[in-house]
Amino acid sequence: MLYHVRMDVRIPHDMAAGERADLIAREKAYAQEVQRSGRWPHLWRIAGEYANISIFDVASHDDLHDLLSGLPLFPYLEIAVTPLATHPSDINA
Ligand SMILES: O=C(O)CC1=CCC(=O)O1
Repeated sequence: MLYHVRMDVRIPHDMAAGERADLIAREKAYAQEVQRSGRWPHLWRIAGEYANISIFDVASHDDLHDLLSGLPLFPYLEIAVTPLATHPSDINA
């Protein structure tokens, strides 16, 4: 199942620099591990925003929730999920 996910990052401005750096490093490691598994085939920065657009390819809503809630940044993310279905005019479908 494919999902379009927008994540807006809202790290508190008063977080200590070291804590912030550690959080971002752990986020990167987790994100790259999931990408290598094939479940996160697209990760794009939204130009000009501290936000991303991602495509996830996972087995179920529950799998997506588990993946997203495991993100180290999860407490600081505003997340919008759009489940994707096949379009009848898609020549690749
Ligand atoms: O910076 C972001 O967009 C948040 C994020 C998601 C995966 C990652 O490595 O950073």
